[in-house]
Amino acid sequence: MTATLYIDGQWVPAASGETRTIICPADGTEVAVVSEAGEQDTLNAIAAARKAFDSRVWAGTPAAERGEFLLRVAKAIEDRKDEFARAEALDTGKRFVEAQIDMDDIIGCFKHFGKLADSDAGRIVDAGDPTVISKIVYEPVGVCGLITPWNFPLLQAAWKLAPALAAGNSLILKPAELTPHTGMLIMDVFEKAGLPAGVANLITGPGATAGAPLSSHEDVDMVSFTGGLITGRKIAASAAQTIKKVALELGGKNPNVVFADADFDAAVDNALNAGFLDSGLVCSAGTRLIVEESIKEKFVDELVRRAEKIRMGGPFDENAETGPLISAEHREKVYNYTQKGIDEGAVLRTGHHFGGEEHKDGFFYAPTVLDNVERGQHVVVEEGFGPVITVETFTTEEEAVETANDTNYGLAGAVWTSNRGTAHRVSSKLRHGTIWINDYHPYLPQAEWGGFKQSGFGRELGHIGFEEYREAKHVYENTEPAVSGWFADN
Ligand SMILES: NC(=O)c1ccc[n+]([C@@H]2O[C@H](COP(=O)([O-])OP(=O)(O)OC[C@H]3O[C@@H](n4cnc5c(N)ncnc54)[C@H](O)[C@@H]3O)[C@@H](O)[C@H]2O)c1
Ligand SMILES: C[N+](C)(C)CC=O
Repeated sequence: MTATLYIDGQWVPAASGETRTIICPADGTEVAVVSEAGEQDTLNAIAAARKAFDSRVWAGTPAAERGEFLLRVAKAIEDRKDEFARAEALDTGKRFVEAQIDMDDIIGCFKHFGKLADSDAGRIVDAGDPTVISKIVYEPVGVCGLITPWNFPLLQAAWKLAPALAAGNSLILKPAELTPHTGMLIMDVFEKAGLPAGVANLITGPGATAGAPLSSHEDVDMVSFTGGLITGRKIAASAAQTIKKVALELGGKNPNVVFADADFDAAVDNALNAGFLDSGLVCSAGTRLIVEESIKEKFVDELVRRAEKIRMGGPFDENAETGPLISAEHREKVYNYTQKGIDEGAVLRTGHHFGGEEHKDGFFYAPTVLDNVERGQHVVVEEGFGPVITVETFTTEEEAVETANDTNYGLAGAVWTSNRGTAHRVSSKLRHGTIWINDYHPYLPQAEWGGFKQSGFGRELGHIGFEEYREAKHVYENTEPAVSGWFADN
């Protein structure tokens, strides 16, 4: 019997008995069969998390012990790193080596929040009266619903799981239905590292049925979501009915701004990384290349020459530099998105095909460059979520900033220039949550991550990523109680 839901410390099948076959997007081979949760399973998981939270079994555990638990989790993932990376690579189709790097980032994330867990218990507030003790204490939010996407399955989950547990919450994790495996492995690690039953629960199943109760149910105190804009809107609207805390990490349409005085080779090379790393399936992918007009022809020629050399292949193909898209449906979406751009006048410089004979069993889509696009055009404005770079130009610094900010999103972006004054002036004007200067894609567990505008609200990582999972409570003690005399006693 398939039993991949982890509820109240037990591995159980879906109440309906339904299952889903997970396939590797690189070659269509069957990876595993998992339980397909529905609404009832999620309600069971919420009840278990509620019971665990209300019992204070974890919330009442000293913060230092919660921190030690997270450090044990980090160590356990380190010990099982290749097993985790293999599971992630098979589910997503990404290269094994990329999945290993993701595991390193995940280990770093658990260590970061492990160290933060008991770092700040609260503060004393000056009430202006020495006989009054007024303090701010931090408490866990309660039951947290954590909903994550398929592109970095465990990394996106870790950014939520680690701070939620550090702060003493109980939780239900719902990974994307296509990539459940590392969610299952992390529950196993939690159990072996001593997490009490019911504190962390796992639901493997689709968003509309298994995910929806996490935003609507009154016993869930917070929902933290990473995924697409349209789903994010639905979750925020649903959560509004019970006024629960909401954190949204949504998509991006991220500008990569290159000035003529930038290091040419580094900027071209990193423009490839920005747009094509992990097949462009990165929320912060630099899909909008905005390059100074005077170097545009040379820059784009070199970008295209390099893009055409990128080798696509499966997780364990040692020659491969990038993998497939997640599914046939997603590839069709990316194809149609790009085709619409071409139909609207974009010039296809390379890509927009499914690779060669050796790629026919997977969902590959070649790195694509669209030249001569215009602001406001669909491929410039909407997130395609695939390896598609569009090219725009500017002639003045002001125009570069205006172009880079001309998007409803505000997740990340980069500035390439050898003039540090230009770099910092421009970065101060960009309305995006992360700005890289002469680099693209570094992420640090110590640094907050999140979006401006329609890329969402709330922050993950850093200190604020911990605060998201805590409530501040003011405790005011009058050490010399006395009659106030406000209301007359006659
Ligand atoms: N900002 C970030 O840090 C970040 C990181 C990774 C991915 N993303 C974004 O994620 C998107 C790609 O991921 P995706 O296609 O998996 O996104 P998606 O929105 O389709 O799905 C994300 C998750 O939400 C669930 N879901 C769907 N409908 C739901 C509902 N009504 N209620 C509850 N849960 C529901 C899905 O099952 C999945 O687990 C892109 O837009 C990408 O930019 C953002
Ligand atoms: C934030 N990051 C890059 C880990 C994943 C975005 O899709």
